[in-house]
Amino acid sequence: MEGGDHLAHERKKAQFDVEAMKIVWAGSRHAFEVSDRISKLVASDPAFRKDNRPMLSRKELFKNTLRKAAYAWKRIIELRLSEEEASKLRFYVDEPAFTDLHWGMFLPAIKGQGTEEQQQKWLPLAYKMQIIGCYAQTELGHGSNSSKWWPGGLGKISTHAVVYARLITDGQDHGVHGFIVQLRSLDDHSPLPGITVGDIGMKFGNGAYNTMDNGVLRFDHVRIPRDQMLMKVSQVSREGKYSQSNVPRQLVYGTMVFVRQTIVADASCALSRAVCIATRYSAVRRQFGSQNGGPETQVIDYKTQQSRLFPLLASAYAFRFVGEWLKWLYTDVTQRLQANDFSTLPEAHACTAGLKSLTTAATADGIEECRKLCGGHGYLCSSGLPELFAVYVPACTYEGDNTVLLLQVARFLVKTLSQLGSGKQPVGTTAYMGQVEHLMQCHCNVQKAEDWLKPAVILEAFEARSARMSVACAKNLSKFTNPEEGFAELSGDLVEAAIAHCQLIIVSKFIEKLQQDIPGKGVKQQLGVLCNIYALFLLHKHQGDFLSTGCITPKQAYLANEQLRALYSQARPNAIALVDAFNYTDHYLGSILGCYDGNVYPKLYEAAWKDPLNDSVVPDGYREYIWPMLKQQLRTARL
Ligand SMILES: CCCCCCCCCCC/C=C/C(=O)SCCNC(=O)CCNC(=O)[C@H](O)C(C)(C)COP(=O)(O)OP(=O)(O)OC[C@H]1O[C@@H](n2cnc3c(N)ncnc32)[C@H](O)[C@@H]1OP(=O)(O)O
Ligand SMILES: Cc1cc2nc3c(=O)[nH]c(=O)nc-3n(C[C@H](O)[C@H](O)[C@H](O)COP(=O)(O)OP(=O)(O)OC[C@H]3O[C@@H](n4cnc5c(N)ncnc54)[C@H](O)[C@@H]3O)c2cc1C
Repeated sequence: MEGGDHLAHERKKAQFDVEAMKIVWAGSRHAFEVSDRISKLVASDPAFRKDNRPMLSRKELFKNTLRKAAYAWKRIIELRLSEEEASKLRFYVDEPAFTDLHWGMFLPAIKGQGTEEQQQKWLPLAYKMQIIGCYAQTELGHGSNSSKWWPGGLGKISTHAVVYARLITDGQDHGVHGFIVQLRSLDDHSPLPGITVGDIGMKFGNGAYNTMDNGVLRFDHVRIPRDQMLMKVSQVSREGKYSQSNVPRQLVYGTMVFVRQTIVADASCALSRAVCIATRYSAVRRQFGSQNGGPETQVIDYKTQQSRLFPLLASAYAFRFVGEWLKWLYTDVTQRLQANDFSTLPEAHACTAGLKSLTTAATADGIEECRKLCGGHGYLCSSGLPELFAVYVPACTYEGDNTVLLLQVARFLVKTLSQLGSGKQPVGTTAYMGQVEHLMQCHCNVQKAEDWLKPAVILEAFEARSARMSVACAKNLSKFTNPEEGFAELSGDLVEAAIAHCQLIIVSKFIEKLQQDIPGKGVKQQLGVLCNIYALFLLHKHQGDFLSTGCITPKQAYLANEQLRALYSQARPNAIALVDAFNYTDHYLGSILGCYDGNVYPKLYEAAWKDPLNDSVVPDGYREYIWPMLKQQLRTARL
């Protein structure tokens, strides 16, 4: 079959209103319209072409990124795009660049930690891109006193940085503080005196994150004007006297709470993109299994393919909704902070850290699984999956290594449990700990597979598992005379308890989403199927936890798996429509395997001939290396 829509028969099977699902996925009709318009604008502009990225040398790649960033900025000005539209445009350009750190961390750091006066001075310059900034926290070795190493945008482009460094006044060390530092001349871009700055070198994958100039920075007797210390949290007077505002010191790390929240939302984008590619290709690809001379089986009909693919599809939706909720939580905590209410900051920190860890780990693994789900073709750059993986996988490390972040969540959980004794009632995502006595001894009453479809049953099983794992850790910790020693010794168990807690959050937010009014024929029902797949897949994967804590019986674990298989069958006819609801353009997907019309094979064949190796029939190097070898073999054969 040439041309046409090769997936039309799949699209006809959908049992729900895809257009309505697109609105749910986008978050609102307005968000959908903005995304739709801007993604098409980018896709239709040849200046944003990206299919040649894996072929470019680092220098060509980087210059190309600078060209795109400058062109994107020109379009933003010409079209008078709003902040929301401009950020969508950068998103759909789909190329990591210094601008990510400028808009995503430099500006938020000044907004969050600068005084009113500092904001008035620096923000207009940054908003007009008259200065370009980055966020310099991480160091080459540990200790806030060697070289900065890793900051994106630092290596070649940033004129300024928010630098985190120890503040010492009168010989007293006040800990890490943020400072705005000018790095390069605004006239000729040369580093200012005392500053050594450069790129740290090639990173994993061709193209991928190599469009970013992650950098190294050293200072030698560099003077930072006093008023360039970010002074919302603490101040140094003209006389050198140090003082602190009446706000928690942790606000110094506020930018990380903001960015981790955006990383969770971004996880759903990266995972849904990989899932869209793997789902469409799984419907196109046929292998064996034909009966009575009929067409061969679409690989999406194999139960093994479904049991690997559909939990990822469900996870993409789950991360979307938890990301939406996390955005709300962040907005809420920000409003409270402005009113000097700091009570929800620890929870916001724990949620952003834990969910960043969980969603990025699952997304990185999920992209790789999608590559395998596409068989050999998934390994071709034209599948879009190798580059997506290489760009995405550092999310498990940046903004805090995922294990380190889970340990932060574990500390928060242990603290929450320890405060129960003093009568402090936990709220928000730890409210369930308030029923710890019930959760320690409750019995799951699932008797048949369909009982696993009841939200209350699922929630109680996840709450009981999480509470029991945290309580076990707390009990074991209490056996140590030195709490820090205990924490280090039990860190493996603590990480598992933190994972259980974060999975509970994601499951419960998906269930809460389903309690909202969701318009559109069959939309809520499909989301219900996905929610149950997500929860029961986790239960199946972590059944060791659920069984060892006595939350469920082996028979109930068996029934959960039986129900899961039934749910896969329900998801199957809707699979293509569920990925169409992401509304991705072929440009954004950047994948022949995932193209909307499913016309995969002619496109793969055509693309192969565009590879530079196929520019000539006989390759460069043949005369030099191959021809003499062949001649040598001939001579040897004659002997
Ligand atoms: C439009 C948006 C587009 C966005 C695009 C963005 C693209 C992203 C590209 C990638 C950029 C990457 C940037 C980076 O990686 S920046 C560097 C980030 N580094 C880290 O995340 C390091 C991880 N380590 C930590 O977070 C540590 O906690 C920290 C170094 C911050 C402090 O360590 P320290 O040992 O001094 O302190 P503790 O960890 O023991 O914590 C002490 C107490 O403070 C609480 N805490 C910690 N962090 C926070 C926070 N962020 N907010 C609130 N509170 C925090 C912690 O819970 C402890 O509390 P208790 O004393 O009550 O236990
Ligand atoms: C692509 C990319 C972009 C980045 N961009 C920026 C940026 O713009 N600005 C910036 O400042 N930084 C940036 N970073 C740096 C990033 O924030 C750090 O790499 C990250 O926080 C992890 O720190 P680390 O590299 O020192 O890892 P380490 O802390 O050295 O981790 C190494 C191993 O030790 C383990 N480990 C470390 N501490 C503990 C502990 N306490 N308990 C148990 N295990 C532990 C970790 O789990 C990990 O397995 C970027 C990094 C990358 C990869």
